[in-house]
Amino acid sequence: MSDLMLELTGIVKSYNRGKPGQVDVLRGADLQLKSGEVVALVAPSGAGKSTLLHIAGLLDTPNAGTVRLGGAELTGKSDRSRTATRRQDVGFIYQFHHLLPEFTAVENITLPQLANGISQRAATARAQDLLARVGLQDRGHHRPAALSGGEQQRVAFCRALANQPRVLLADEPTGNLDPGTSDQVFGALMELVAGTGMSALIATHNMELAARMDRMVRLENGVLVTV
Ligand SMILES: Nc1ncnc2c1ncn2[C@@H]1O[C@H](COP(=O)(O)OP(=O)(O)OP(=O)(O)O)[C@@H](O)[C@H]1O
Repeated sequence: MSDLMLELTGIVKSYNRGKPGQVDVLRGADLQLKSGEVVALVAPSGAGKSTLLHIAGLLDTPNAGTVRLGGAELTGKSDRSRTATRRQDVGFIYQFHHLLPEFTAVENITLPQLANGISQRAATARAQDLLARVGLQDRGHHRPAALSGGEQQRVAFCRALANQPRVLLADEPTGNLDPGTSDQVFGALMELVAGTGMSALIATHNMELAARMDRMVRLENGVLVTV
């Protein structure tokens, strides 16, 4: 069996924007992520990194090319099947936490597990365990508004990992934080991912953070090149 967890082959994506016409964002992008590999995605602003992450995470479909997750080809599958795979196998982290404001930290991490059929008791235990791993064991009962930016983002990491996805996709996960907090919060993310066997593709503008990952790829003129 192949040890490739995520495989993007020949991904093409264009947007038709009326005037001034079509924008070819991805022009045959290839990427292979092995199990357990943490890869930095670097790109100038507007190069198409969010587009690439959305396609890799089955939130968007390419005009051409294939997406394989754990060896299974997903490009031609129904929306329903892609949604089921995404819920089970993919975790997302964005620049902004997107936590639900009316729910506590524990509840925010519990909800996606309940949606996947996990019992309340097991989901709560897992939420508390994840929070302890990012140093927030005493903050579980707080709502997002009562947490600092760095704490909110650490809760968002726990939520993304709640269902033990096989692939983690992150779009500037520390982009909203000041440099010191960013460094610390990124360390918490790396500790959460370490040893899980999960593969991660993490977009960042921060070259120091990129250098802490297993390797780096750059999105340039619609294709991915190894740095
Ligand atoms: N739905 C859309 N319709 C038309 N154009 C789009 C659409 N989504 C993205 N684009 C264009 O595609 C290009 C790539 O966008 P994308 O958001 O993927 O870039 P990015 O690298 O993530 O940028 P940033 O770092 O600034 O977030 C941009 O020129 C953007 O304007």
